[in-house]
Parts: sequence; structure tokens; C-alpha cells
Amino acid sequence: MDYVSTRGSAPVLDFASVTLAGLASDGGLYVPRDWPVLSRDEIADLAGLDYVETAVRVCAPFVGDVLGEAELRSLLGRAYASFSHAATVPLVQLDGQHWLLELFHGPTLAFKDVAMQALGQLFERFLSGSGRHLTVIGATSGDTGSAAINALAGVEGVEVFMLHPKGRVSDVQRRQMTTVLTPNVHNIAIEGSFDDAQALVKAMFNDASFARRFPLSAVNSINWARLMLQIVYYFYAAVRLGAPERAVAFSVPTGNFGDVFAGYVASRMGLPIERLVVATNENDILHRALSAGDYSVGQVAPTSSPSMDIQVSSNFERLLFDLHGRDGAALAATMQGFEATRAMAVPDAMRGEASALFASARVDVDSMAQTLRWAQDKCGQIIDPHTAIGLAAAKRHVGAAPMVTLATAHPAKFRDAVERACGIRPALPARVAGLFDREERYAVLPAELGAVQAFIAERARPADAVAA
Ligand SMILES: Cc1ncc(COP(=O)(O)O)c(C=O)c1O
Ligand SMILES: N[C@@H](CCOP(=O)(O)O)C(=O)O
Repeated sequence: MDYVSTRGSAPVLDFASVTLAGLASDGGLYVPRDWPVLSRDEIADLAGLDYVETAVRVCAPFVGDVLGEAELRSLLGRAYASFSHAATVPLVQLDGQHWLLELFHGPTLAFKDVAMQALGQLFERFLSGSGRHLTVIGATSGDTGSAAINALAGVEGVEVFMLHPKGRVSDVQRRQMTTVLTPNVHNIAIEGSFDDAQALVKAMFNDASFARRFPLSAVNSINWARLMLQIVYYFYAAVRLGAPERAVAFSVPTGNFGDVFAGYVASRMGLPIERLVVATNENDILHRALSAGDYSVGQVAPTSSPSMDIQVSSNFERLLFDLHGRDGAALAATMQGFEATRAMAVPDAMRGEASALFASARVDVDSMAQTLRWAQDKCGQIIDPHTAIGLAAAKRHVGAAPMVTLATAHPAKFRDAVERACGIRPALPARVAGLFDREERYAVLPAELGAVQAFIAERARPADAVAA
């Protein structure tokens, strides 16, 4: 499988190179040259397969001949051995219409582990014996950072620099990052928002001399491999609810548009998805874009679902690429206009095309809290605020198809917000016991490119350094 940039002018790469590259050199995002399609029979054959086997079948067309099937299977087997639930991502029925897909049984208690545990394995595999090393730079509103640090701490040849917005992640999220004192992990609290942190990461990739000096790689969903690994659970859930005979709908708490874009890819691959609901909190740029064509950036508002406090949703560019008929030059011009003005009007024709699959909803804090209490009172489930936003949106858009809300984080990660909403303070699971007894280490830096680059340059290994 070949990968092309959404902006049309970066080199075409294979799966191994695209995994190690992160952002494309023309500022775009890599996508497969074509969407592979699974036949109805191939989808039907997924019924009854465990998670690892489902992942092998779904990922194989994207991996191509870069890894053999047996090697892919053993790599994914190692990745998902760290999950605490036998089903890896169990489906829980709430009532006659609604299900939760619990994606938080990995080591850091959020859906990011599903992709990140495997991405760590892929990095190790592609670096092993190559003499290469990587400087991984990432931006996090809390969950990507903890998952990446768990997956990459101590990995030979990898140095991790993780930027989080100071004071805008939960205490559990922060400690899951800052108490990892392994020498290859560097946490940076940025005086700004997640968007500032994400812009700094992109600026470092786009700074040709910095990118030549340090072999940069990404763990955010700008990295294609992250998204590929998230497509799997749409298939896994849908076949359990009757696909391909029966269509299924999904509601996805959304920030960077990565998770819901993975659902879009599943649909392009032939999975019968009746509807994909894009659920936002008060940071509603995606809801405005899909419902009114208004993709204009406002101030990031801090909310009780902090992992979704995002305005510039990186992966929206991947959808726009398809909506522009995969014309990279046209999209590059659109994105340049957006980057200059911080606003874009999504034309009605494109919005119409998107609305064949996507619906959207903006869920405010009261509606989030009400839904969280509904799940507790009526269904006996304590859910986290991000999942509650997904579920509230699901209730607005439920139709004939079973509606699956992605449960993206364990409630204990956001125990203050859960307690405020329903009066119950969820206990921390045993696997994160001792989190509050450990020493923390992180640097605080202004949201300035020079300051962050200087910090990284002092600690990262330059491209021409010989591997140890
Ligand atoms: C708990 C949680 N829910 C939802 C999201 C939104 O996912 P995405 O950014 O892929 O849209 C995030 C962060 O990305 C998250 O950490
Ligand atoms: N919510 C995320 C933000 C980054 O998203 P990503 O999927 O692009 O890595 C987080 O928790 O860090």
C-alpha cells in the first residue's frame, strides 16, 4: 500500500516509512492512495474472531507486504496482552437502542491505548537493527500523552517529548505522564492551550532545518498508523451487532477528529455504518462545520471534558481531502487560506456529501451531566464526561440502527468532574495504584517555538549521531 499526502507534493511512502514519518513534509497528512474494501463475505467472516485476529484482517491491506501476516499477528498479540479485559474492548448494552464500546481497558485507561500499544510495537520493529533513532514529539490534552509515554518509555532508539497545556489536564492524566521518570521521556507543560501545543508540534515538523537535524516522528493521530489501529474496533463492534446484514450507528466524542475519521474509513472499507455522530463539547468547531459550514477557530474554552478542548481538528483535513476529490493542490490552497485567516467556509456541496454519513451535536455541560446521571440511574453505568457527551449526542440522533457510543475513557481519569455531575467519586483501578505517591518531573515552557526547540535540542540525539 502506498501513502500520499493530502497536500499532494510530499514523497509517496510505504507503510513502514509512513509510520516513522508522522506529518508529511508538505505540511499535509498521509492517507492511503486508495481505500481498501472488504467484501461482504470478508466482513461476515470476522464474526466470532477475537480482537487480535480482527485487527490482523482489518490492518493487513494497509500494511501491505511490509510485515508478513504471522508477524503482524504476533505484534498485535503483544500489544493487546496489556489489556485487562478478556474481550479487549467489550460492548455493554445500556437499553434497547444504546450500547457502549468500552475502549479504556488498556494500561492508561483511555482509548488511546488501543492504537498506542501497537504503535510502540511498530516503532520497535521498524527501528530494530536499522541503526536509526527517532525524536518523537507530541501534543496532548492528557490521554495521548499518557498512552504514548506508557508505550514508549524505555524503548531503544526513541526519545519522547510530550507537550501538554499547563493546568488544563486532570490530575490523574498529568501524573500518568509526569511520574514516568524513564530517561527517554520528557514532559513539557506549555503555558497555553492544546491547540498551542499542537501548533508547536506542526511548526517543528515544518521547520526544515530542525526536521533535518532531528529525525522527527509523531504519535498524535496525524500519524496514519494511529488511525489504522482505531478502525479495527468499528468492525469488531459492528459484526457483534449483526453487520454486514445489519447497519450500525456510532456516536463518537470528538476533538481532533481522529477517532471519528477512523469510523469514516471503516465505512469506506465497506462496513455498513448507518450514521456517524460527531459529538463535541462547547468547543464546537466541528459541529459548526458539519451543520452550518462554519469552520472558524474561536478561543478554546476549558470544560469538564478537557481532552476534547480542541478547536483546530487536525484530521478534518483528511476528510476534506476526499471532499476535494483527492485533489492535493486544491486542498493545499484551501488549507493555506485557513492557516492565514483561521476560518474556512465548507461549501454546501461538500457539506451535503458529508451529511450522507455524518451527523453532529454540541453538548453543553448540563446536558453532559444529565446524561451521565441517566447512565448511572437507569443503566447502572458510571461513565466519564467525554463518553457522556458521546451518549448525549447519540440520544439526539438514534434511529433504526443499534447506536454504539464509544466510551473513550475510564471515569476515574476524570473523577472530579464525575463527582460534580453525579456525586460519586470513581475509585482508581489497581493498575494505576500509587500514582499519587510518586515523584513528578516536568518542565514549564512558554508557548514559543524557540523555547521548545531549544529544550528539545539540548536533549535529543541529532540525526547524524551514531546509534548506541
Ligand atoms: C477521552 C477522550 N475522548 C475523546 C477524545 C477525542 O478524540 P479525537 O481527538 O480522536 O477526536 C479524546 C482525545 O482525543 C479523548 O482523550
Ligand atoms: N485528546 C487528545 C488530543 C490529541 O489527540 P490525538 O488523537 O491527535 O493524539 C489527547 O488526549 O491528547
